[in-house]
Amino acid sequence: MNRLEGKVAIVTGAGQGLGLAVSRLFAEEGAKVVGTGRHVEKVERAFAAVLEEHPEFEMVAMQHEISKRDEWERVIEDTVARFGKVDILVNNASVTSGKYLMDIDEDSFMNVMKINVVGELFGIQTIAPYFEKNGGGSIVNVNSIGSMVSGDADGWDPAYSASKGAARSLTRHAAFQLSGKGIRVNSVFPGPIETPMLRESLQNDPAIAARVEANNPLPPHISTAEHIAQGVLFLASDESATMCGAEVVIDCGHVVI
Ligand SMILES: NC(=O)C1=CN([C@@H]2O[C@H](COP(=O)(O)OP(=O)(O)OC[C@H]3O[C@@H](n4cnc5c(N)ncnc54)[C@H](O)[C@@H]3O)[C@@H](O)[C@H]2O)C=CC1
Ligand SMILES: C[C@H](CCC(=O)O)[C@H]1CC[C@H]2[C@@H]3[C@H](O)C[C@@H]4CC(=O)CC[C@]4(C)[C@H]3C[C@H](O)[C@]12C
Repeated sequence: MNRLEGKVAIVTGAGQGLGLAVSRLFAEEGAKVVGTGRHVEKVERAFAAVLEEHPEFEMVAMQHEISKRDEWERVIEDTVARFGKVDILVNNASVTSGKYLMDIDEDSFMNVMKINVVGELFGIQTIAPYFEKNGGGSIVNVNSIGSMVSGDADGWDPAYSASKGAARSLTRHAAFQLSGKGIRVNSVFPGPIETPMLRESLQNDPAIAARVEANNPLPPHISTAEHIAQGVLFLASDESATMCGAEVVIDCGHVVI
């Protein structure tokens, strides 16, 4: 409890999945949370459900297309206007192309790169001056084991794989460049995260369940969003004060095979 007391955090892609789990955990730990998304109503609905259960949490939703620089400027200005400062940025939002290597076209490939890499770059570039003024800050980028290994790990998606590889290098670059300003940049690398669709396919198809067990040897074989959120919390908090460019893999053993 209170591991983020007094901190203000921005979490992108907060309307569902991991972004929502991170926002909820951060609020539980005492942070004021700005959750952003390109469909702001989705974030508002998700946050309203959490706030109904926990009216003491401080969580607000903001409209945000991460691939547009001016939207980053607005979100950060509005966060500072609302809460007085920003201490933490979680770059969580990302997309996939759903296309295979020999089928993908330039537009689909570039769309994934624009959101997953350029969106993250804009976030880092826009927040760094605020963090510097504030005496430091923590950026946590959500990567994927898809940048380390392929196949099921990157969903057989070359654009997703390449974008997460680029984001991995960008994170290390930014970690080094910003370290002198007291700004920490680190990443989590989740393996498969339990979603209703994945859970359903595991229940309905024993062959897929066997494949998941073999690919991810440590039970329960698939992490929940809450498991991954714990890694994000650690990197966001002062508990990881001397970590810089770290790559925290949370994958039930997928990449050690
Ligand atoms: N689901 C999984 O098994 C894994 C997910 N990850 C990573 O975890 C992170 C979260 O994943 P999930 O929760 O599964 O994703 P999700 O697809 O459930 O949620 C992503 C959110 O980001 C938002 N978003 C997408 N593009 C946006 C844009 N241009 N501007 C603003 N918001 C945008 C979406 O609207 C959505 O709410 C991603 O970075 C993903 O690559 C990594 C490994 C495994
Ligand atoms: C696309 C997911 C990972 C990419 C990421 O978001 O970083 C994949 C992670 C787990 C995969 C599923 C899992 O391996 C079980 C099935 C195996 C198959 O036979 C293909 C379908 C799966 C449901 C598979 C689908 C995706 O590759 C993942 C969700």
